[in-house]
Amino acid sequence: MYFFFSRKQPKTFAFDHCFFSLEPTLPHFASQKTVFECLGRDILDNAFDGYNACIFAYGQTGSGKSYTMMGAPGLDEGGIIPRLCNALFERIAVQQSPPALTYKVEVSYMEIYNERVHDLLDPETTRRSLRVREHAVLGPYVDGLSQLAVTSFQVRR
Ligand SMILES: Nc1ncnc2c1ncn2[C@@H]1O[C@H](COP(=O)(O)OP(=O)(O)OP(=O)(O)O)[C@@H](O)[C@H]1O
Repeated sequence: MYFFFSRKQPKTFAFDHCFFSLEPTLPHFASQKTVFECLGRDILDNAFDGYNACIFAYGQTGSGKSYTMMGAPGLDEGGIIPRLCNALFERIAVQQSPPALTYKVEVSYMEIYNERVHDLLDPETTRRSLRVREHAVLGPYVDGLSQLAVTSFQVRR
């Protein structure tokens, strides 16, 4: 993809995927499922292969970061996070039957807003912010962030 800026050299950008999701009736419309199949599946495969995985959503306000990651209520409107959690536990169930491996899944959920860190899984601490510290071996971490063991994915409102 090329962009031309006045009196400057053309800039070239490379994309692995470019999604269009403005008009569902058009043939190249990318649904939440399509986006998950293109981005989420690989993340899961890499995680099961033992790699750390990260999805970084970046864009201007209102551009659809939350919609892409969490989605909206309604059939097939779920975003990458609920689909990834579902796929994770489905895959664990398959691999544990018969039980040859055991898996331990833990979850943390935090928000960084205006340079303040909040634990979204601990309602008591959502009003105060947590400190980011540096561990000599493990590197940066959020002091006091909840890390909860989970055995299934269920959306709770
Ligand atoms: N692909 C999409 N299909 C349908 N609705 C969408 C889509 N992307 C975004 N929206 C809607 O557009 C609005 C803004 O999207 P969203 O809140 O995800 O943006 P954001 O990038 O997270 O914004 P902010 O940075 O302000 O938090 C929401 O109402 C969302 O439901």
